[in-house]
Amino acid sequence: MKYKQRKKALILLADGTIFYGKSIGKEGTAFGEVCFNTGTTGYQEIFTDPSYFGQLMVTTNAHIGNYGTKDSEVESDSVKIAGLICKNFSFEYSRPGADRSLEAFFEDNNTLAISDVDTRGLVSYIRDNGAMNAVISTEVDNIEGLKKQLAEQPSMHGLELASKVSTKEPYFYGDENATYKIAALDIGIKKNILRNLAQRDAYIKVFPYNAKFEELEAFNPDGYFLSNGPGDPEPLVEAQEVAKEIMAKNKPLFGICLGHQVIALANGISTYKMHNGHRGINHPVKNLLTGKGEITSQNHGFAINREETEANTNIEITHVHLNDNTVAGIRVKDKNCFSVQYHPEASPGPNDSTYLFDEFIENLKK
Ligand SMILES: NC(=O)CC[C@H](N)C(=O)O
Repeated sequence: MKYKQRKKALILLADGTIFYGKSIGKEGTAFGEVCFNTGTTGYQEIFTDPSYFGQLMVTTNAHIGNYGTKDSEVESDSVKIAGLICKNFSFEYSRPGADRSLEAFFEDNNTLAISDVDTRGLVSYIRDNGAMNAVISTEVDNIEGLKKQLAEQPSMHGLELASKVSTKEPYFYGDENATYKIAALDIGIKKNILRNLAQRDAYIKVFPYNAKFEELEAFNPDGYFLSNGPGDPEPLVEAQEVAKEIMAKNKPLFGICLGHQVIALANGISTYKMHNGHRGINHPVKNLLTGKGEITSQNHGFAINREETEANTNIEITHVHLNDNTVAGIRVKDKNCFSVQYHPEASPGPNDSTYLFDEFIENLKK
């Protein structure tokens, strides 16, 4: 392996705690909310998932970069994490079909990444003390300056980020002669959701985060979709309005993650920031309608209020997270509407939950 001279780097947490590591190449500083993903594979999909916008990602898997990157295996057109914190970074990679190294991929995306960090120590610390803002930097001699800048960063709680990652203009996905037409509101949509819908004979028109219901309706869709995405769902009042209007007209509606939270808010159920979110590819969920278990892909830091959901007689809890009993899925009883807090499109993760896309297509027929 080629020898690389690597700059010392640090991660400074908002409470003053510092961990040290080395930059993988690029020098500089990046701010974000620190979060961790326990997935053992799928780093490229994680780094390009728009839901991670504004977050510094700690990967608990000990090796990152070892199978390089592939241009077709992205969830959006660029790296969306604010920066990476990992243990071992592989500059060498081994995979016959790879297009580039992860180092080159990060260089092209101007992403700051630091390795050789005690990620076990760091993750245990965040697990105990909760999600918080942090900064990663090669400016290891400027701790006081970094502390000042860090104190000025906005909190994830209350932060609207969908507008930062949403498409600026509407676009189409799939075969225009497909059987079904779906209007999707892009509040940070992952490509694999579009792939899953298109594979099920759907033609999708994707709309910007602030599109009005009338714009979506003008596409004359068979059903509507609210996507995943970054930030706090509460400030997304335009999307909540769209959800209300879709439900008022009793049109088929499906929401994933941020979209699920928006649907809950549109039904008067509040959301809250979790101590630590769920981020990984082995989260156990029980489908309460079938009694079956699913191993799911998850990535969220907010959740919907369980007491308010239970108290709402028009909402049925359809899925529950078995680790902590948080609400993982709901159905609006008098509407053609359901949503899940996790990721049936996976990417990365297991495909146990793809049946939810089939159920949505069935709902379009009703
Ligand atoms: N993947 C998502 O859609 C995440 C939703 C929201 N940003 C959260 O953190 O809870």
